[in-house]
Amino acid sequence: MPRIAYFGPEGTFTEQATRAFLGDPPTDTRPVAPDSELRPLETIAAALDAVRSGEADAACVPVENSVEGSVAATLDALVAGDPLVAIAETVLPIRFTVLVRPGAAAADVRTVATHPHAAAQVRGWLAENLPSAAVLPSSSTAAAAVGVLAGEYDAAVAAPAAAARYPLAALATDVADVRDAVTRFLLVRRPGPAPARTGADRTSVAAVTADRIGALSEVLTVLAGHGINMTRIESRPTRNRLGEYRFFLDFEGHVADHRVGAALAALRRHCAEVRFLGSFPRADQAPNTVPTTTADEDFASAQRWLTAVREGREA
Ligand SMILES: O=C(O)C(=O)Cc1ccccc1
Repeated sequence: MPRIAYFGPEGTFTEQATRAFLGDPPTDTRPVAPDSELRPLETIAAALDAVRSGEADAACVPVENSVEGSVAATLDALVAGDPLVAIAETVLPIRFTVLVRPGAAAADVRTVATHPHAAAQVRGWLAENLPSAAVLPSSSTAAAAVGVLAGEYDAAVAAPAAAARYPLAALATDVADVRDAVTRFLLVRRPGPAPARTGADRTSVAAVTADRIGALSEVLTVLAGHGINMTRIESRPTRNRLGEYRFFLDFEGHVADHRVGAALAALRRHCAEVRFLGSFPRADQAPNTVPTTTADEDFASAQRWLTAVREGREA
């Protein structure tokens, strides 16, 4: 039975995302068998390390949200140990439930705990509805709910899954300052063949640029020159020294696409370090843009011509 680690404890948004990966039969977008064993772990790093050590076959972690941006803990942990690759993504609409102990009212709430990414999405609601409550950070939204049960906090801003999992009462549901907020989650495993290309794929890499003038523009030029549409760029410090950064790049296409393979090979030449973080179907299934001159057949016919030139059969 496949073992799937996720950023827990039980009742996180990440658990909801993990369940979105369950498919019977498994597919590229729902690659996890429904009888898989789901294992909650307290931190993102622990979930990823469980895959590295072989304790789990895959892990689900949040990677970015539309309000607060990247989940730095995920980016850092993805490159902090042995290689891992994403094989699927899912995008979850985010609405919060404010949980209290049964019988408690808004007037009883002096402390509210939640994950920092959640806090950033409900600041307005808290200011209006619980103006005198102190907002405290917790390791996850579900850890905040567990803390309310234990009497550590008076309220938790949590996922609907936490309301179902823990014997707490909902003070408010459907809470969100930004109506259509979404979070994107990845399913990662140890390196292996990428899922089949669908024509609506995303590729993710982490690159440390060379230390020279224009190094980042070389990276962008490589992508543009291969007709590749970038969907995200995010920098994180390498932690080696001040001023050295690792760029997390997402772009359209699959490692099996000729233009993507050629761009990856060029990035490898241009950058001090490149780590492949996976090619997988886009959650929105939006077909990749393939500019004329960069389709597989364009590369193949150019290669046939070059081979003929080298062999003296054409000029
Ligand atoms: O804490 C959780 O429940 C998570 O899964 C992380 C998170 C927090 C806020 C929005 C989306 C995901």
